[in-house]
This record gives sequence, C-alpha cells and structure tokens, in this order.
Amino acid sequence: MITVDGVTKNYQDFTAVDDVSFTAQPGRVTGFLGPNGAGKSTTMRIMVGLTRATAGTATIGGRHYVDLPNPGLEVGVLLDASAQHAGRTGREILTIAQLYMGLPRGRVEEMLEVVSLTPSEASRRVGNYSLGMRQRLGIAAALLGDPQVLILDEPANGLDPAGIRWMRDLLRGYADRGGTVLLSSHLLHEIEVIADDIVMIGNGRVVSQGTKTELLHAAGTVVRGADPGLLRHALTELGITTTTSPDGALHTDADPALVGKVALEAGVALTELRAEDAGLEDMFLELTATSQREGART
Ligand SMILES: Nc1ncnc2c1ncn2[C@@H]1O[C@H](COP(=O)(O)OP(=O)(O)OP(=O)(O)O)[C@@H](O)[C@H]1O
Repeated sequence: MITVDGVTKNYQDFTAVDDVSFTAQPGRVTGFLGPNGAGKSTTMRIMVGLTRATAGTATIGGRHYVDLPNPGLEVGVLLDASAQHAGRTGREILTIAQLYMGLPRGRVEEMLEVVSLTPSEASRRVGNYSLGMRQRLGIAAALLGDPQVLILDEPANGLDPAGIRWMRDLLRGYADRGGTVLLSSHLLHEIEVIADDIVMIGNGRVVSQGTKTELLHAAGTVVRGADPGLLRHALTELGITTTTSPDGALHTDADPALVGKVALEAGVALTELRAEDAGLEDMFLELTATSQREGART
C-alpha cells in the first residue's frame, strides 16, 4: 500500500503540491489524474525519495522509500522512460539492475519476454529506441524485482494502441494478483479504462478522489418512463428533485437503484434507467477548471 499523508512541496513561494493525501490499495489500480503541471510527477518523486517534501510523508508499505534496504524488490518505479544511459543496450540496463538487486540472471530474459522486446531489440542501444520501446524497457525494469507495488508516471506515453492495451492487461493482471498500482496520466480516457480508484489533482491539490464507480455515480441518474408526469410526481413526493430534458428524460442526483424502486412502487413502466453518463471527462474538466493553467491560478 502507498500512503501519502499531507504532502506539500514548495519551490520558494510557489506551491507545486499542496497538502495531498491519498492511499493506493493492494489489489487495485489507482489512477493519479491531473492536467499538465498539476503536481503528479512531483508527488511521485517525493514517494521515491527523489524530491524532499516541504511537509507531510509518503510511505510504501508503511516505510519511507529511502529506508527500504533493496527497494527494487518492494517497489517498481518508472518515472521517466528516457532517463537511461543512451549508450547501453536494453539488456545491459536490465542486467545492471538485476545484479544490484541480487536477482537470478534468467530474470532479465524473462522480463524482456514479458514486455515483448525481441532479442535483437534488447541488443540495441537505448539511444536508438522509440519512446514506446523505452516505456516497455522501463516497465521491465520496474517489474524486475517482482515488487508488490508499482509507481508509474505516464507509462502509456508513446505506446501505440496495441501497446496501451498490452500495458492495461499487464497492470490489471498485476493488481488482480494482489499488487498495488499507482499510475499517473493527464489523459482521462487512459485512467477511466484501467483504474479502480481515481485521485484527481489540479494546481497541486486533490480535487476529488474515490472509486471509479463512485465518481461515475456522482453524475446522477437518467430515467425515462411511460408516464413521465406520474414518475416525476412520485420522485418529488420523496423529496427527489428532477429536471426534464427536451427529449422527455428525467435527470436526478439520486441513485439509479432508488429511482427504479420509486418507479416500481408508483407503477410506472420504465423505458430507460441508467447512471448518468456525464463522462468522467466533463467531471475532470469541471473539477480541474479552476486549477488549470487557463483557469484562475491563485
Ligand atoms: N524543481 C522545480 N523547481 C520549480 N518548480 C518546479 C520544479 N519541479 C516542478 N515544478 C513545478 O511544479 C508544478 C508541478 O509539476 P509536475 O511535474 O509535478 O506536474 P505534473 O502534474 O507531473 O505535470 P505533467 O502532466 O505536465 O507531467 C509545475 O508548475 C512545475 O513547473
């Protein structure tokens, strides 16, 4: 588990991360979502001891990263896929990591296979790798020590659609086996398809967090009945306010299960009942509107 507790980072009078708290739980993929410059990378760098927090703590399994005796065995980190020695081959980079982690040699070839880097690609210098290949190598390095926790900063950058699908399946499987995954992105769709839990950050502050289901449900319910007037009346009677869209559908903040129950009791046949698809996109833009560069930066 990753625990971030009241983390703040000031650069002189600029606050890059402002009292951020959240947890990333085992068995779940936690998406760390925010627009450019929101403070995701800074928070992740603090988690792994590369940046010192001005206040607050970030721990992995209850310990600070710097206190982990052989960190690669406990947490796999990919912060910048291009931050590798360009003159080394992919295989050499993994071999160096394998040696200092004290892992069996076979682990390198195993990981190259997992990330689908062919033997000839693994023998090429990283300076000649595409961004997608660097991401794959970075994921191989993060997985090398078979850690229980993964911290990945924008891991889908540079991957093609098949690569994104591959990564999603890999991380899903990893979390399903009990691993903790924290991955950041400024692209909502990426997070929406993979994450179980979402932490949204804007202007250094957490603007919303919860399970994906909770955040989707926060958008409310759309319901359409054979007798819209009677349905509206039944809902209003229970104090559930509704608005009617031009196409006759009713919109309410209440839960779909409750709306369905009210309709059943009122004897109204429903033709549509669903969680309102505001799309996390709208919510993401709305929630971060005041904290984006284009918005009021206070
Ligand atoms: N060393 C530093 N000195 C001064 N400001 C910094 C430093 N590092 C980061 N910042 C600022 O902190 C803010 C947050 O940056 P950060 O890289 O954490 O954002 P991010 O959410 O990862 O963005 P992106 O999606 O663009 O990668 C930015 O305004 C950035 O310019």
